[in-house]
Amino acid sequence: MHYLFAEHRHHASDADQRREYRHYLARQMGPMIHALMLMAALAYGVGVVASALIRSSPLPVLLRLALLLPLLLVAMATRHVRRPRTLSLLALLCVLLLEIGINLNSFGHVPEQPLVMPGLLLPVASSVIWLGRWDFAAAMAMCALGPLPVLLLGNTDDVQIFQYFVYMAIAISLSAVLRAFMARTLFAQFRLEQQLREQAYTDGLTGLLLRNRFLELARLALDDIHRQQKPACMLFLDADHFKQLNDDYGHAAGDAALIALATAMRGQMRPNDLIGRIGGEEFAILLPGLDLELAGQRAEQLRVAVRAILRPDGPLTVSIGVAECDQAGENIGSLLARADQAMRQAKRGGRDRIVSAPGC
Ligand SMILES: Nc1nc2c(ncn2[C@@H]2O[C@H](COP(=O)(O)OP(=O)(O)OP(=O)(O)O)[C@@H](O)[C@H]2O)c(=O)[nH]1
Repeated sequence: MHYLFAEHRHHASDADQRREYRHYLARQMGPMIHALMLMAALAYGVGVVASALIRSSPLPVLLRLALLLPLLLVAMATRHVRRPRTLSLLALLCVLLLEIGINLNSFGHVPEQPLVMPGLLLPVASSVIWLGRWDFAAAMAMCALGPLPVLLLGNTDDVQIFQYFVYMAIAISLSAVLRAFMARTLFAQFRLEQQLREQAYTDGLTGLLLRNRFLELARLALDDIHRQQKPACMLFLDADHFKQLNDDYGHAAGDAALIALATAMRGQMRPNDLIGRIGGEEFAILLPGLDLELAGQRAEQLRVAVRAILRPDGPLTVSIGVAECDQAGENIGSLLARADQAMRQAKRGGRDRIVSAPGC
């Protein structure tokens, strides 16, 4: 089933929500991660040149600058990536390269000089780019442990190592705070956008999909159905004598009947079925995988279930038209129109009944 189709189920699982959030983060953060990687490459180049000007190193400048190439390649590869895991792995690779650079540039350090560790900047500078906890933890571990080769194997005394760990602990704590606040803000934004989208897509009275959204999702679902060469049917359903209910008992009674009708439709349908409110008291249901005969049976079950809803003046009844999608790739507009015509025939036939549309 198409992802978008599953996305708007009311019972989307927590795992679906988390996956959707990670993709949302990747879309939002992708450009920033790319920009920060370019900045990191630039900063590395400037750092190497600056250190070459102020102190000598046993390693030639060109060798140290060579690391710029993989840094730039990683930054370029990130440009169009929007898959969360790939983005995280590329960002981790960038941190790894920078840590290698820190070791290369601190190599041959003289103990009397204070050890300036640009790696202390890394946890804070990268704090907001980590999409999950695992990549944040891996990045911080890399930042903390990355300079260990030069600290343990180079000319560094115990005081400098102690200083390094104190500063690194401060930097990582700062990074954790920044990341936590950023994550909270982004999650609130994600939920808000989700709510706004849901409001724009669903009918406030019945909670069903609004016409345009129903048609959009039904179109995608039909594409899948055609590809898989499976049958599908459309039900077009219209409440009978609804004007009379409103006129005699008021709009509140009409609204209550529509809510009960929507509840009955939801109760009768499978998770894969798509239900939309097409207009006032008209509804459409797409039944993927069902042929005309099975869809007719489902429509009959629904008709009987709706009859159990009592209006002040008697049972609520519906007229239903059923149309089966032809195998030649019929579009959603034509399928809906044929189901609508069948529904009108059911009205003309006396209402509270089901009529199947002839094949097109
Ligand atoms: N209460 C309420 N009424 C609605 C809503 N939307 C549409 N209606 C009413 O539904 C009624 C539809 O009336 P008609 O199209 O004449 O159809 P009908 O009376 O059901 O007659 P048949 O369809 O021929 O059986 C109108 O009175 C609309 O005002 C709604 O959201 N709430």
